[in-house]
Amino acid sequence: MKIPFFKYQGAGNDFVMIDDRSEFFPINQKTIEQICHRNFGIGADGLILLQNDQNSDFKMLYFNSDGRQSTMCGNGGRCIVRFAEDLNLIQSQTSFNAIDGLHHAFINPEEIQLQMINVSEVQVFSSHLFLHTGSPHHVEFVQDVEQVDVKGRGAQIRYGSPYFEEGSNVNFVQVLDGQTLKIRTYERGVEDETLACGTGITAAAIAAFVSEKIKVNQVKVQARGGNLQVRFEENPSQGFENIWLTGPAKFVFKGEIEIKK
Ligand SMILES: N[C@@H](CCC[C@H](N)C(=O)O)C(=O)O
Repeated sequence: MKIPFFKYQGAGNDFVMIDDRSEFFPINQKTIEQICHRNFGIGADGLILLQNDQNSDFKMLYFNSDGRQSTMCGNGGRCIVRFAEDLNLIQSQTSFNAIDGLHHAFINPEEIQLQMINVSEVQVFSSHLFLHTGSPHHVEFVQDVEQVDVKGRGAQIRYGSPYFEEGSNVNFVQVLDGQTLKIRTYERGVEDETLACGTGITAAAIAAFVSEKIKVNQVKVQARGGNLQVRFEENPSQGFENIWLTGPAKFVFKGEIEIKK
């Protein structure tokens, strides 16, 4: 079976996009893992299906490169908005449904601004913070992110207590100045460091604010694959709302891949 695909990247977090409005795509863990494989397939951190939705412009179904469907992907969310624009489904703004609910987004040629879900709870521990920004994130502040063995330590934390099999994404974050962070992320489901993780970048900005490492609610975050910005509002009784993730999302190439059904 031949599957037409489009490849997009958001700050180096890369995705295979499939226009699945006709729901032709055979959802199967092995098939998705093979498509995402960097030697035996197209190569990507994840695969995203764009499907029709009754209540919004489209629906996003996200799968990690291990072939399993997972929770929200912030960079994937920004990339699917660019994909929908390229398909002429939307113009300068949109609303779409993902696994964590409705997302709004604004589009310009350089950047996509994506609204993330509200964050009602941030757990603070002596060595790290833990919060859900659509996906689960463990956030540790370090002196120098370049010195961290992200794959080794990330895997240890991701598979260790209290996360175990379900896992968490793991972020190592350095504070550069009063409004800028530098981040490296180990992503569950990719089981490696990725060049950027949108929900992780969002989590890092909020964690830095909660732990008073930064005092502003507009944060610049430098990832290995590019720079993003996060802004949010604190609601003392409800946590954080009006959370927006902004950064680049670009088409890379398109093609057709042959898979065995
Ligand atoms: N790359 C993503 C996060 C994707 C989901 C994550 N790997 C998980 O399974 O929790 C992002 O940009 O947010």
